[in-house]
Amino acid sequence: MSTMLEVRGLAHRYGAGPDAHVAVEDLAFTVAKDELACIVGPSGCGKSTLLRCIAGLIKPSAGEVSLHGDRVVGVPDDLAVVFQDYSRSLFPWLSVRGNVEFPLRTRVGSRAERRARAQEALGWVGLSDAANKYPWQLSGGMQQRVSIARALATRPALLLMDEPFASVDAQTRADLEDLLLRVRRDHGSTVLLVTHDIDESVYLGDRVLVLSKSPASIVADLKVDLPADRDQISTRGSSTFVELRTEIARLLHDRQPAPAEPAPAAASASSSDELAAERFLAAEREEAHQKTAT
Ligand SMILES: Nc1ncnc2c1ncn2[C@@H]1O[C@H](COP(=O)(O)OP(=O)(O)OP(=O)(O)O)[C@@H](O)[C@H]1O
Repeated sequence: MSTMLEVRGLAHRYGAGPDAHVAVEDLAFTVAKDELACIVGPSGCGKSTLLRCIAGLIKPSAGEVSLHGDRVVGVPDDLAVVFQDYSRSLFPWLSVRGNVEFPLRTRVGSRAERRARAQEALGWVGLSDAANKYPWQLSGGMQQRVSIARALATRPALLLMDEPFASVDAQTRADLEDLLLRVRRDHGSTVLLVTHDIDESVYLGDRVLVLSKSPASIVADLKVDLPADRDQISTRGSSTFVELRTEIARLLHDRQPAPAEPAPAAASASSSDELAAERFLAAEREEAHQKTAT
């Protein structure tokens, strides 16, 4: 498989001098064409900074990013980003169709072609009938589907997704995850998705890159050995899924500050590890839940 994205020696520091903050440190990885790679890491570790560097939105302090072999120096034309906050990324004064056509203005000369591409992408996300509505007439999940259609309509070489499903309720989140898997299976796309949610990273990914706490570096690059066809019940219940999410939780937990309380004396080494991993998962879910609630 050919390499779509290559990140080499990437580092980014905000500010200078003694107040400088190193957000990302010496990151290197590749994403192959048609691969879906997930990045998971603790809150504030530098995930969004990494995505902004890849998207050409900020210039890294060191290292470089290449997309299909071309060095990224500004925002590439064939790269699309889906952000968590759909309500701020859609234009409320444009219809759903208008929003999806918007980025095509500079890419596709023919108006008829723009319309056809927008209608096609809306079909992929199940919103063909909502083309004439306005974003504020749609639910949060539907608005995020519009954002995804808008990104896909540009036929990006790379789709970056920054916590794309973190602002919707659990059922909508599961539906959007399945939508992403289906769109990708049917139409092929290369995706790099950042999430806080360990389970989501395993459910969606072909690979999971685990980041350390700030400054972000890669502590593991794990292949997800699950069938391409996944479903919310049986995939999440499979032993491969459970083992991998536990391993990731343990990797993340091992890089947290030492707990204030010692583990119960009666617990064996491995069961206290698992308890710690479970507690970490529960804390992550609680944090994600609070983010959704606010
Ligand atoms: N513009 C900025 N100026 C200074 N520091 C920044 C800036 N943006 C981010 N940071 C700092 O860099 C670190 C990494 O931030 P970043 O948003 O990349 O992390 P994150 O992993 O995406 O966070 P979260 O999981 O909470 O979304 C944080 O400590 C943050 O405070």
